[in-house]
Amino acid sequence: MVTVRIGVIGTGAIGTEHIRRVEQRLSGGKVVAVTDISLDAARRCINALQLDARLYDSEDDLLQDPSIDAVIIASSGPAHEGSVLKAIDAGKYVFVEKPLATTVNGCLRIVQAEERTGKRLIQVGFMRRYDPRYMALKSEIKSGRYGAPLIVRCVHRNAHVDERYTTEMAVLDTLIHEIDVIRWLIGDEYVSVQVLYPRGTRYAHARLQDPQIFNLVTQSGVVITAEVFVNCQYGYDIQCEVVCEDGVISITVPKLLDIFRTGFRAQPLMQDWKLRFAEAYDAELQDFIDHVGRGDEPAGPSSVDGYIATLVGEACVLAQVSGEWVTIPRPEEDLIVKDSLGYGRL
Ligand SMILES: NC(=O)c1ccc[n+]([C@@H]2O[C@H](COP(=O)([O-])OP(=O)(O)OC[C@H]3O[C@@H](n4cnc5c(N)ncnc54)[C@H](O)[C@@H]3O)[C@@H](O)[C@H]2O)c1
Ligand SMILES: O[C@H]1[C@H](O)[C@@H](O)[C@H](O)[C@@H](O)[C@H]1O
Repeated sequence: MVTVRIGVIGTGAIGTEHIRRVEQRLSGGKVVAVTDISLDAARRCINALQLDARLYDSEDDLLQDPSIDAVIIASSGPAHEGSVLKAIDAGKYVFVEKPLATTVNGCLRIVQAEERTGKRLIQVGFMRRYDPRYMALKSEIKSGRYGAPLIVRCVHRNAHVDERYTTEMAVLDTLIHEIDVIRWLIGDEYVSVQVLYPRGTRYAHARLQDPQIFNLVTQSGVVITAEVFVNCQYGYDIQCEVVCEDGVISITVPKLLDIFRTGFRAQPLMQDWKLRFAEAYDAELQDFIDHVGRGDEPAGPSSVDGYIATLVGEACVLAQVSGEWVTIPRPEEDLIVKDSLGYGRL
């Protein structure tokens, strides 16, 4: 096992978190270089973490560094496609945050470029697949004890978002986690989607309709209702309830503490994704580093998983605009076969 030398493109919120975990918590990896379109952001990150890493002026320079084995791409979604394609060209392994790319065609260009190299290079940051609670939920469903899943109810709430966050981002930035994790949980593909807009919260910015309800139907007829509410004010709240023929299995808000005080019983809530999914982020990156360090291909969520999530996401955006039920195109057959899920297996 060799130490995996990692370059990081994008040193904002999660880029910095990922660097911290590689440097301070995980084993087998070392961040040797960073870059960001804002060099100030990159310098801030180097200083904050006291990194012993080179600062490159551009991703092109970073990707030409022959000492780098793998890159973590944690820039904003629309920048992912260009960086992933260049990284593939440079022969680097790639861990890319979600979404793989913000268009279906962009995802297909990535899938095809990876395919031309003859091996898997890419892992997409769908970290919920590594979350102990989602893993336990999947293994319960798989056990068969509860019969077939019939309905899935999801809640995805953020405390607040800034003015850059638009109605459309509720899909590719936020709902995309549910899109990926539910097809992974129940081993089914989506066929149609409808979006409902409840009364909007007064906390939403001008370009954002908030909250939103997404109703998705799968091939076998499972109905998924997902609430996305990104200005809920009170904290980070991720829930998932799977209603099956012989029982109900659910993930609710994890308990941090029970506080008893002057007539109250209270439980503090996590405020964002950093804490709620800390174990999952650690596990997904460790898995990536372990595979690359052994000379194996990454085994986590693949570029095809990323393509399917964006394919479904684009249909969700159409449904946002049209207000109608929208048919979700079936992913290309030969790609489904290569999907890391092992399509049809549960
Ligand atoms: N898996 C998760 O739970 C999770 C959590 C947070 C963010 N994310 C994803 O990670 C990505 C980054 O999100 P964030 O919250 O850290 O955003 P952020 O705005 O805090 O950071 C993004 C950084 O990327 C830089 N950047 C933008 N375009 C770039 C380019 N072309 N080249 C290099 N750097 C560029 C910005 O200057 C900024 O420093 C997004 O895709 C987001 O969806 C995933
Ligand atoms: O990028 C973040 C991240 O993916 C979080 O997990 C999600 O809850 C937020 O809505 C999104 O903006």
